[in-house]
Amino acid sequence: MAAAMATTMAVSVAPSSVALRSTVSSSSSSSSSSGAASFAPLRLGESSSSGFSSCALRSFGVQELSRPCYAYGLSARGGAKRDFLLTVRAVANPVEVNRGFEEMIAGTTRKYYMLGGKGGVGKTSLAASLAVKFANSGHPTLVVSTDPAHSLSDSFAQDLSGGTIMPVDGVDLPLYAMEINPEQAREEFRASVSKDGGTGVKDFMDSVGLGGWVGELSELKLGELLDTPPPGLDEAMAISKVVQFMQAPEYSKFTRIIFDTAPTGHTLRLLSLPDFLDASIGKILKLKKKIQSAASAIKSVFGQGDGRDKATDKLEALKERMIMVREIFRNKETTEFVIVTIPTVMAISESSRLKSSLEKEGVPVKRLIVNQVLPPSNADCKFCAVKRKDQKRAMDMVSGDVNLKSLEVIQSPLFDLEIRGVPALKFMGDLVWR
Ligand SMILES: Nc1ncnc2c1ncn2[C@@H]1O[C@H](COP(=O)(O)OP(=O)(O)OP(=O)(O)O)[C@@H](O)[C@H]1O
Repeated sequence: MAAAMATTMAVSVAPSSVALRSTVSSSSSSSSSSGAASFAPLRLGESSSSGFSSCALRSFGVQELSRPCYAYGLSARGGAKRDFLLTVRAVANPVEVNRGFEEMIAGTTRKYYMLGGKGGVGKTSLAASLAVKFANSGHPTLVVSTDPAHSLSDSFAQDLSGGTIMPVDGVDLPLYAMEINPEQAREEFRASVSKDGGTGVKDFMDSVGLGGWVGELSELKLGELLDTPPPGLDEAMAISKVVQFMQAPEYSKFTRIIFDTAPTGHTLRLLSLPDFLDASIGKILKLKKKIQSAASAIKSVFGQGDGRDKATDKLEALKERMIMVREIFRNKETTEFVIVTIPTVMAISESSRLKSSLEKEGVPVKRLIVNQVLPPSNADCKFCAVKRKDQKRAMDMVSGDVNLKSLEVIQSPLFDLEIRGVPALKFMGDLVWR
């Protein structure tokens, strides 16, 4: 579309619900993500360029009820003008006050946050909102998606699909994002191994009359591993690629790194993958060493060159990286896995299983985000009343669940519009991460 739509929001807070009402207005040649956002308080009733209301924040217990209600107007650099309308019908009861964000921002040592959970529960929105919040707190932040079905671009309302680290447009924040294509990561590795290693070993083994062995024992096994990878290998490689990037001095500035991971099943398999790979690669390496020692015996007779091949080195390097990823996952000082769920019995049950698996793997978990919670109300429609009861039943499960009850439970409200773009993510982040 030539003319980009500027999405604006109006906040309406009714006794029965807390709702963000969106209006879409004004067009300009700039995309909604092209301008830099700056927030300025506006008195209620004033017309502003765009924004979110601190009244809504207040309704979630962020601000004291005695303070006046402000709307925050957004002015965008780059020519985008956004009109917005703010209406406050009433103020709902505070939901709850969450704690723990101070601890998350403390210190400048690099920390990793992995957000995981069932498909569609809001992992990406919450990962992106956490990234905005960290960046707003002064942390140079990178948010990475390793989910093959990326939605980080949609969440930030900008194209982040380049496979490299990209600055998030429209904000004066130290905020970067990256979508990694896990399949591509595997393909790159596969190509490099077969190019450098496969032929190298084969040529050498051919020259000493053992070419058949190589095909049978070495390349075949490696090919099998890479052609039919165990579930989670792609994502593990993508994560290990990021971890590898992060070792380079130019990336040392990032003090907070957030992973938006693939839905639960994948993430769980990913966690046990380093062990699996360790064993598989170990076997392959053993096999290759056997061949090589047979070859060097022949070499000593025929005086051929060194049998060490680059594929073996690459496998060793992959194994090292996987071990490093596993260590990062398990490091209580630097890493936290945040479980995201929604208030349904099915999602809570799955979160409980996820927590149990993470515990078995030694991955630190402190927080459970329950997303899409209906805010409290005195006057519900029948549907809302039934839904709220249903959600309460699921929430009660959390406090009684042996795996989940020790976690800090953070509720994130259900909004009546999609959370897209930095201002919206900031709004969500200010409600959730505090
Ligand atoms: N609290 C919320 N209120 C309203 N809509 C929400 C909320 N959280 C997330 N959404 C919406 O739900 C949809 C799915 O969210 P999101 O992409 O963040 O989930 P996900 O868990 O990352 O999904 P996937 O597993 O497919 O990667 C999006 O349209 C998002 O805007």
